[in-house]
Amino acid sequence: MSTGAFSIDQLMELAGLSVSQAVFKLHPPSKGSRVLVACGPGNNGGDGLVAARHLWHYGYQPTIYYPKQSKNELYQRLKKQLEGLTIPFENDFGKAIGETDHIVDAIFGFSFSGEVREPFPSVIEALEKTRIPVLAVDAPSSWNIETGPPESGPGRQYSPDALISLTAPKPLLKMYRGRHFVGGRFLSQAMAEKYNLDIPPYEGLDQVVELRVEGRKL
Ligand SMILES: NC(=O)C1=CN([C@@H]2O[C@H](COP(=O)(O)OP(=O)(O)OC[C@H]3O[C@@H](n4cnc5c(N)ncnc54)[C@H](OP(=O)(O)O)[C@@H]3O)[C@@H](O)[C@H]2O)[C@@H](O)CC1
Repeated sequence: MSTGAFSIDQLMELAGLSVSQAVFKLHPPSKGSRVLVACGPGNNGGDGLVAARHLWHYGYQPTIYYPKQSKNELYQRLKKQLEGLTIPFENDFGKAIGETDHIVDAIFGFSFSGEVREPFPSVIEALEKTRIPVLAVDAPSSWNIETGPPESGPGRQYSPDALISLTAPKPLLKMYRGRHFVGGRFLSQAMAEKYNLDIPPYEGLDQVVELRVEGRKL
């Protein structure tokens, strides 16, 4: 979907802000402030980098796992901002997951396809097994954006506790059973009409809204 007049860095900033607000609604810092943000090589990972910065300003202690770093200038700038805040980068996912209260899965979004390639299979398996609450950004990583969880391999039993759909929900939502937020407050009425999207009822200054359908949270 075209996102109109926004540049990718503007969209990523809005996406990351929305992700950080969803974390706040799920898990305020008083319930444990350590957040592990797992970032992939594309724009989904970029959303995670932005979210980590906002989380730090909201009073969290983020740690970044970012094993396949983009050389793109936008990501380098995001990384530099995090380093400026002395936010740690951890290369050992197994260690990092043992030292956190909450996880943000910003590994893969709508451009993921095929079977999970290195270095991510063990990361997806760890997300599958962990009891620490996970919020997935735009899609549970390893899920096909249209059809949902893979039939075999890493991710077949992965079901994060919460999902935030950016701009609008993706088809995989039909297969998802957890708490569901939408972060798309930047979407204009004209854009919503063009793509036949419903704008959900955002409250106050919120960038995100939790959606419930037929008595259950979708
Ligand atoms: N446009 C919008 O409206 C907005 C988009 N936004 C965000 O962007 C996200 C989409 O970003 P995206 O297109 O960069 O792709 P993304 O899902 O991050 O993954 C691409 C990377 O994954 C890799 N990869 C793929 N398959 C793999 C595999 N099997 N195993 C291993 N690696 C695999 C692939 O690697 P490569 O094939 O290059 O080796 C590539 O580097 C979207 O979901 C949302 O979060 C928001 O920021 C703002 C609004």
